[in-house]
Amino acid sequence: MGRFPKSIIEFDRVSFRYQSVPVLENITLAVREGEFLGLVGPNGGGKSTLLKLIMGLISPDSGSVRVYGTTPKKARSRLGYVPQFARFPSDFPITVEETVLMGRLKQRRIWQRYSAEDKKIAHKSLEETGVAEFADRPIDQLSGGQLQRVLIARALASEPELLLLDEPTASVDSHQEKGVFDLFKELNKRMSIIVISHDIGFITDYVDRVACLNKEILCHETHAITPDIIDQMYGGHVHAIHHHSHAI
Ligand SMILES: Nc1ncnc2c1ncn2[C@@H]1O[C@H](COP(=O)(O)OP(=O)(O)OP(=O)(O)O)[C@@H](O)[C@H]1O
Repeated sequence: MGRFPKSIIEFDRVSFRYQSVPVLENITLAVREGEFLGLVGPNGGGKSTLLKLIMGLISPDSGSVRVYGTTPKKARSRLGYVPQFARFPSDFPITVEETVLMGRLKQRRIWQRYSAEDKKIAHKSLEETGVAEFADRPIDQLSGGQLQRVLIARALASEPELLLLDEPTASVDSHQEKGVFDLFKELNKRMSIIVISHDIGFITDYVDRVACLNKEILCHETHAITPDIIDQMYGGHVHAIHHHSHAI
């Protein structure tokens, strides 16, 4: 525990439903400062919904969510979010640089121009994600992998303390996936990270802990994950796993 002294996210018995459909039930979870957490689970298991609760875009029906010791809305400026690739309209008629500068918007009024400092930070983010050479290119002329890196750069430009990523490698091949997770590992030296992934075998090489969501939540320290656990997570039998780490 010493490595992660304080909790930056605390879910206390959180339940959430869309209309009458229960999506999350009785979720208790603490994410520690500096942690790299992987979120896995079957389609529709509630992973994106959990991220929306962290960002304060939706509120729990019961239970509470605290982020950096306050409400998710008040903490939102400390978070960087990378949406699922498919959900980003890639035919926006804007350049890579303009896309990344959008990450600076929270620091200014809507009518203010971007400052030299904003541009410097945007370029630094593009360099860090390895796509600076495309700065002037319209974003609809990028490959899926390049666009994904631009969206990560946009999140970094807001200088987040916690980075939330919704399936960041869904549209890239396995070689590119490794490159992107190597980047996350580097970023994790200075920020906490929560990443949704379908590839549990792959992410266990990178994350500190895996949380499996299937309405309910089960967490596993990475070193404790066995092939049996993976089977159970993906066989839909997660309710049958008995272990200690429900609330951490
Ligand atoms: N705005 C909405 N209105 C109604 N139901 C919704 C809405 N958004 C999501 N849902 C439903 O809530 C459930 C959980 O969705 P969520 O997107 O959190 O799952 P997920 O684990 O991220 O899934 P995937 O792996 O497929 O992305 C799904 O059954 C989904 O259909």
